[in-house]
Amino acid sequence: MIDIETENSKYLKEVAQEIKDRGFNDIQDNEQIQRQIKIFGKLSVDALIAEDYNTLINAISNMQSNYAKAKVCSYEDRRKCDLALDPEIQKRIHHSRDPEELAYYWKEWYDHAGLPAKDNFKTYIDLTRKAAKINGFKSYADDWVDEYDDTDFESNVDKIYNEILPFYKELHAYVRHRLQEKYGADKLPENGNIPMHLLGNLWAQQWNQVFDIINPYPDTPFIDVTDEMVKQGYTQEKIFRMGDDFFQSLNMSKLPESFWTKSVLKKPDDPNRQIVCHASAWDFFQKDDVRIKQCTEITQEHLYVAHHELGHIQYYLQYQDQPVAFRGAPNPGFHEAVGDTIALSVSSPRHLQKIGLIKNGELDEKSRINELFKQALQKIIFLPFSYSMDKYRYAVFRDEIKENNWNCGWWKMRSTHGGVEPAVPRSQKDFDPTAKYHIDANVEYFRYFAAHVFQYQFHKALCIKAGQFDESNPTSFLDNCDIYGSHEAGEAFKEFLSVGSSKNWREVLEKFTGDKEMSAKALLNYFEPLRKWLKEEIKRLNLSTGWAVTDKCN
Ligand SMILES: C=C(C[SeH])C(=O)N1CCC[C@H]1C(=O)O
Ligand SMILES: [Zn+2]
Repeated sequence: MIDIETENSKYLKEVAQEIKDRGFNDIQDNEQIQRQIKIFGKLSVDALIAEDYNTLINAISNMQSNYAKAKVCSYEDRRKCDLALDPEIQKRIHHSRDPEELAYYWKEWYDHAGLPAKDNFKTYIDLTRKAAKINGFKSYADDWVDEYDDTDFESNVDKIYNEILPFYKELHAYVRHRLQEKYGADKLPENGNIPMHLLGNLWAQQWNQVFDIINPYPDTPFIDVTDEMVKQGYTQEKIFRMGDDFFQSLNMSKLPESFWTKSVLKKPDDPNRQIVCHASAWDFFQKDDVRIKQCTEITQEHLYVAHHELGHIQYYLQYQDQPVAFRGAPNPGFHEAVGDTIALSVSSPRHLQKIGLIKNGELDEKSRINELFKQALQKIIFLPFSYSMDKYRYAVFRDEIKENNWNCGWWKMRSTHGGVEPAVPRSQKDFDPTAKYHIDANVEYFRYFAAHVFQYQFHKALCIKAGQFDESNPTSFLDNCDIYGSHEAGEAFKEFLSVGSSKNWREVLEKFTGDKEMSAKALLNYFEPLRKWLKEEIKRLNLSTGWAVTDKCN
């Protein structure tokens, strides 16, 4: 894989050099040619000399390999030391309600997946810094910002973060209160950070796995279709066939036959074949050669992850007839939002009833609050997490967080922006950022922040097209809209996706949604009923919101 990457990098350098030598950058009279030249002319880390490029790719590969191979010992039986992240550790973190066991697995994972990658991370920082300078960027952070084609990108992200922060703080206060009731105030002091091992996710990026112990109306049934999926004999293939069927119902592209033979849709049984289980979608830049790698489990969560990945695949198929330079998204957030947008319909009670996973697809006042709360534990909670991920990396790339503060700087960022803290005390001798896949794999993360905002703009536009939402009607709700079968919605989505990166992202966004910018308005409107309920609850329970910066790292 590294040889291919090195060869590809050499080719890209030659193309960029030829563009320069032939003066193509001076072509001003053709906007489409100019766009393609800009795209091909941008090298990023490919600008490094072959030796440095190889060293960098090896460092990233070593970090990913450490992540993929990290194993821990069982909490119950310390002689059994073959527990992998997927599925063993994830299952315990999702389902255990024993704080000691949760803290054990949290520490084991961070110790095994984090610190061993530190030296490679240092190499990665040094060489991406070197590449940025060759390309004329002040830092590698500015190379990443450049991908958004938005001179105000960082301030726009800050603005949206601050716009949703009051809602997040209310959610955080309520969750902290409910966890205090469950685990005791000694585990969750008033006005304190939430210890992240109690939130059902190793990185506390989404808290929906603990919905069962913190939901607003415990006596009102809530939707978790995992058991029903298992009962109905769901397989990995069935999950992806359903996603394929959803896109075809919109009159969008059917998955090519090669997808089914070339994809890896479940974890290989062979213990010697240790793959990176983190879900990914692949475009081979041929005709119809698109694939997914996912260690799919038969769970509700993986049903939605599968739709997320199929969103990438659909985008690849929609723009595959564009010139190579335009076979991409004009804004990285778009690519991450396609599948999530479809998953908003798939996860609606109306759709889950349609596919026979639940009996009652209608929402009453309490079940609406329960469902919105569960979704907010995924989508609102995710925003400060994703914001912290790249605010941290920007600061490291810009040498604003110095190497001797890389670890506690990470925990200060996570606490400041999200009010979460490590399960156990950490120090500068630990190294925790590389316990998160995207930091090992050099995957920029503001794309997911943007996607969590764009998907509500997309969902609203598609639901209007499908005749399922009327903004002027106060009794029309977006949270039970299901666009399945709407060719009108499909046509609008196809028109938006098929242009690829041939046009400016604002231009295609406005044509699709009427919005000229990434805007949290659609997201906040979607959750308005929950926001109202939460404010009343906080007043009734007399809860204080907010937190001090954690002291759990020195
Ligand atoms: C599902 C993917 C593959 Se593009 C992913 O990495 N996601 C989707 C949500 C955020 C991010 C994560 O898991 O951290
Ligand atoms: Zn994705």
